Amino acid sequence: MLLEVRNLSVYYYTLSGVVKGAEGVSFNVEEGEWITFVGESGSGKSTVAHAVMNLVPSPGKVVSGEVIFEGKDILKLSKEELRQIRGKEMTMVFQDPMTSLDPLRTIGDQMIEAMTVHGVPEDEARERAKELLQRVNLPPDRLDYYPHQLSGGQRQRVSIAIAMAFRPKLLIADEPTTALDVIVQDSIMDLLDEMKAEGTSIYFVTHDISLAVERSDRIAVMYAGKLVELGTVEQIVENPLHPYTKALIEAVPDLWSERPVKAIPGYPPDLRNPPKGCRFHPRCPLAKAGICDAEEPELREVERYHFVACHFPGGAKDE
Ligand SMILES: Nc1ncnc2c1ncn2[C@@H]1O[C@H](COP(=O)(O)OP(=O)(O)OP(=O)(O)O)[C@@H](O)[C@H]1O
Repeated sequence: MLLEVRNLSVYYYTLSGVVKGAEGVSFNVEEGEWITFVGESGSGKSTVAHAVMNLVPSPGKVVSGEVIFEGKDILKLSKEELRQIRGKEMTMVFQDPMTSLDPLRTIGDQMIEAMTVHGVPEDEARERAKELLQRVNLPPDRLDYYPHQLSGGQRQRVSIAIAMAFRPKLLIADEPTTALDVIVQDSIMDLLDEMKAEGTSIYFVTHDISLAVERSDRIAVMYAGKLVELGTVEQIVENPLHPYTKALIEAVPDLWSERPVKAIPGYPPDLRNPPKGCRFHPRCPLAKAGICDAEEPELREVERYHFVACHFPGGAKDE
């Protein structure tokens, strides 16, 4: 096992109250797998991804839990130890590469620095930067460009090229294709697939479950700061057990069938004051008074590799 996240909770201490961005989240990432986190905006996907890198932004704080990466708790490492791991063993690409690229420095300078900080001599880093650009289908002369001279898709290729520099064990990609058109989106996904083929585990974050289905091995579904279902793609798509997962799947338009698209009624809760019991109960068609609004369901394994946090998994209400 490459990564083990145990009982992770992250709160944001804002002026208007404590936002429980993630609570009691546990999962593993295996070597060489592609795991995708899905859920509506605000469900805590980015919060967990940032915590795995020990990069939760202020006013956020990890209030409990462990993030064991190759046997070490990332949350307990010193800055220096983290520096050794980040960018080399585990790395992250973001929705907007402008947030990670420096607008005032050339692509080449930034790519080379990403390698020299880990001890690669400058000449070698320059050669490798050219090769890496070619790998992501960009001409080597782009080394002399500034980020604003590239399109959004090209910038994302550059951040993936930087991520590829050391064949990391884990790549966290937080909505890396959301701002891009479908064709460019696909080419970025292909690059992540190539990294996977070379042994990198892909930790992908998206609000679009249809993107998750094609390439992932497993899907993790988040709702209101909680992990509510986790399983293989087949289990999640063929046999979703959480009513929220079902709703997410039914909300995807299907070009080839007459099936109506069903929007999920209601809104995600305010995470300063999440609902008691199951957080989904106010929106759940199966919610049972006295149970779902009272007791919080634990995430439990209902069949091999398939975990769900629901009192009535699969809709067993009428029994
Ligand atoms: N810097 C912050 N300050 C205060 N609250 C935050 C901050 N970042 C996230 N949150 C809150 O934490 C909760 C989880 O947000 P998070 O961004 O992790 O969700 P998400 O599923 O990644 O959504 P999105 O796809 O919109 O990024 C939300 O209620 C959000 O408002």
